Amino acid sequence: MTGSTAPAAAPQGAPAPLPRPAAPPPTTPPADAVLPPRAPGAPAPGTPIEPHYDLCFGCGPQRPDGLQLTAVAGEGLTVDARFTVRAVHQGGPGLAHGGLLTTAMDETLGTLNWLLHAPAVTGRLETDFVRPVPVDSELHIHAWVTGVHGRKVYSAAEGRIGGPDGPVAIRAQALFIQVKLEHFTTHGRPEDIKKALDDPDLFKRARAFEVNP
Ligand SMILES: CCCCC/C=C\C/C=C\C/C=C\C/C=C\CCCC(=O)SCCNC(=O)CCNC(=O)[C@H](O)C(C)(C)COP(=O)(O)OP(=O)(O)OC[C@H]1O[C@@H](n2cnc3c(N)ncnc32)[C@H](O)[C@@H]1OP(=O)(O)O
Repeated sequence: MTGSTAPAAAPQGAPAPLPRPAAPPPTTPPADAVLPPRAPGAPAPGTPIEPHYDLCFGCGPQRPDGLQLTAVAGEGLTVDARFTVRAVHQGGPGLAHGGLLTTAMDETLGTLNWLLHAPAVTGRLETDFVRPVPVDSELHIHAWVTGVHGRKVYSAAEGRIGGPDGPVAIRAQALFIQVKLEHFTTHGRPEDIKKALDDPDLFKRARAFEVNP
């Protein structure tokens, strides 16, 4: 005997044993993560958070087929968002598509980054679907930062049907990674980047991140 804790070799032809997870899930903040204060200039609690890009599928007002999700800054590092599931969002008959609900969680969780005043992109997003969401439902999503560690922002959210106290339909945990603004000006399709940079409002909002990193 060597004293090793490695699982015994599987009999020939049998599937190999599954490896055990070595670390906590990557969307759970490490013990030394911090909860920073809201950034100076972050939208005050109760204030609507403007869409970050008019053509965004999640929040863009110029996307009639999108979610047109709206968000309001909450207390501390929290956000409350809403969107109404429409017929174009169906997966099963009369039911919201799961991937689309995940998009709503991604969008809401992403909005938390305005409170930290640092641009960030989703690295990992985990979603639990708890109950089906019928078309015409209004989904109320509450999201909060669970910790920040270097460039990594950990967060969680819960979506309820019909109101902030309605039944929970969806839960999510995410890891966002803070990036430089160049992330958005170098990777996308050039004509879209040019259009976005020509929009003085969007440019002003994007610049605010650079002034208050
Ligand atoms: C043109 C005008 C500008 C317009 C925009 C203006 C402002 C926008 C600002 C804010 C937006 C506000 C609201 C937005 C709301 C919602 C939007 C929805 C958000 C999205 O929908 S956004 C799209 C999907 N998203 C992506 O398109 C990302 C693709 N990806 C990459 O672009 C890279 O992959 C990146 C940058 C993620 C990392 O690359 P990198 O080179 O910078 O850093 P690196 O790899 O070193 O990772 C550093 C540490 O994160 C760990 N890490 C990385 N990735 C991980 C993963 N997946 N799982 C677990 N850990 C991960 C590493 O393990 C390391 O950890 P450690 O430090 O401990 O070693």
